[in-house]
This record gives sequence, C-alpha cells and structure tokens, in this order.
Amino acid sequence: MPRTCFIFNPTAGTGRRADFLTLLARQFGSEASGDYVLCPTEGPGHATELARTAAQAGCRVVVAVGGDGTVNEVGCGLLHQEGTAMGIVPRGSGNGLARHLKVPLNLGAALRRLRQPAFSRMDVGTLNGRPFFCTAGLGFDARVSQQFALAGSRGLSTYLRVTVQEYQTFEPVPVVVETNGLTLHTDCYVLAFANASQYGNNAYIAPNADLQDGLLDMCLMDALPPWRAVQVVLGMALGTLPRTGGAAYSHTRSATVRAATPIGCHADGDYLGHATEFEIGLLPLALEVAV
Ligand SMILES: Nc1ncnc2c1ncn2[C@@H]1O[C@H](COP(=O)(O)OP(=O)(O)OP(=O)(O)O)[C@@H](O)[C@H]1O
Repeated sequence: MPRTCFIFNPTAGTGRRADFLTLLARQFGSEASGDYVLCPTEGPGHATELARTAAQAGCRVVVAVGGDGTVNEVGCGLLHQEGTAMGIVPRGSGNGLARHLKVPLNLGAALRRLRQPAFSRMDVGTLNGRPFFCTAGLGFDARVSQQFALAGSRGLSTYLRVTVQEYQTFEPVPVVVETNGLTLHTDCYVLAFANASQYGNNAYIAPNADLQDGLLDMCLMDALPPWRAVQVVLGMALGTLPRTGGAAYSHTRSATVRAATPIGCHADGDYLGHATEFEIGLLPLALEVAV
C-alpha cells in the first residue's frame, strides 16, 4: 500500500474536478509511481469505507479531498486505526476544519505541504454516537444544513440565501440541558458544540475553541431577533461573538439535551435528522492529523 491515499469527493465544493487532478500529478507525480493511491468517492458514506480500508492496509496518511462532509467521513473511517493520520486538501464550500488547522486553501500549496506534513492529535466530538470533528449543533444551524443539502447548488451564495430564507420562519424550541452538574431550562434557537472554532468560511461560532483541550465550547442562543441576528453575524465574521453578548458560552466534556418537540441536528454541516434526546460527548485526542 502506498504511504498516502487521496480520497477525492468529486461533488464537493464548486471547483472543477480537473484542477485537483492536474495539481496532484504536478506535486506527487503519476499514480503509477506507487507513491500514492487516488480513490474517488461514489456516494455518501463511501469515504468512510475507503479510509478504513486504506488504514487497515497500512497507509500512513489518508487525505480527505473535499469539504467538512468528506473530512467527517474520512475521520470516521480513521478513528481507532492507530498509525494512520488524516490530511486535508480543502476543496469544499466552507472548509471549517481545514481553516482552523491553517491548511492552505490554495490546492497546490495544500498538496505541497502534504509531502512533508507535521503530525499532531485532535479531540473528536460525538453527537448521539456520531463523531464530529469541527462543529455539531441543534436548532437553526441544523435547519440551514438540511435546506442547504436540498438547494441543488453549493457555495457561499447558496448558503447565505438559505440562511436568510430559513430565518423568516424558524421558531426556537424549549429544551432542558444537563451539563457540568447543572440543569438549564431554556429555549434553543442555536445550541452549538464546537470542537474547532468555525462553521467554515471564517464564520467563527466559537473563536476560542481548541482542538486539543479535551473540551467542547458550548454556545447557546435562546432567541435571535433581527437586531441580535445582526450582532451575531458581525460577531461571527469578526471572531468577536463571545464578547458581543449575543450568545452564552461554557465548556463541556458531555451534555444531555431534551427538547419539548423534535428539533434538527447536524454534525459537521451534514443534517442528521430530528430528535428530542441528544447525548453529546468527547473523545480526547482520538484522531491523528497530518497538516
Ligand atoms: N460521489 C459522490 N456523489 C454524491 N455525493 C457524494 C459523493 N461523494 C461524497 N458525497 C457527499 O457529498 C457531501 C458534500 O461533501 P463536502 O461536505 O465534502 O463538500 P461541501 O459541502 O461542498 O463542503 P463543506 O462541507 O466544507 O461546506 C458529503 O456529505 C458526502 O457524503
């Protein structure tokens, strides 16, 4: 098995497929050299299977070529596979984890870095047992993920259009949150659990989040009237949200959330469905990364 395996989601992001393949050949030569193997994904979930197979075959670095959805699938396949690290070539729409890890957004530069990467470990969050690497959440951000997946096109402009559209009708849901020995009765407009600092596109939901602190940054917005929505959007763009007063923060290793009515949830921007009970947890330093 070659040292490096590229798992390539051809549908991620808005870029052209040819760009990545040309740059890969420029940086790593031809696949026939045996230095790497290229595995295109054939549909949702396939990247997890490909990553696990590559790790079990002894591959040192498995690279997710795509956005946070591809990173999530590759990361899931690499959990509990000692000796294999995850690399990222950011080719998605938001690229939240890649941006947090300061992976170059230029594909050629990201590939060049992977020739001699630095290795480290990062925490992994779980939502009802499903791993997440960047952020997970309940409420409005999950609604946006759900509608974005149905929008028929990707990219920042589609994301912004869907966000504004869903803002017109979204209603918060009463929830009970148990964490850090406390019970909180509140409304949930957004309840985000951030392992990394941003959703993607430099939208910082938790600018102080640290991938190695053994904690998730929990961010609660109980309501989002228009004046506060402006405050939150600006705070996320500038990385100042914790100081604006638009959201309440705490750190947690685990939390239980019970909702009065079914509420949507997402992991790394992929809508997972609606439920009334949620268990949030953390696997400290469970994944090795190569960046
Ligand atoms: N061959 C394929 N055909 C259709 N969908 C695929 C294929 N391979 C992977 N997928 C799905 O594509 C989805 C979107 O991929 P990804 O999240 O990487 O890109 P993105 O949404 O453009 O980027 P970001 O999450 O950073 O905004 C993933 O959830 C994955 O399951």
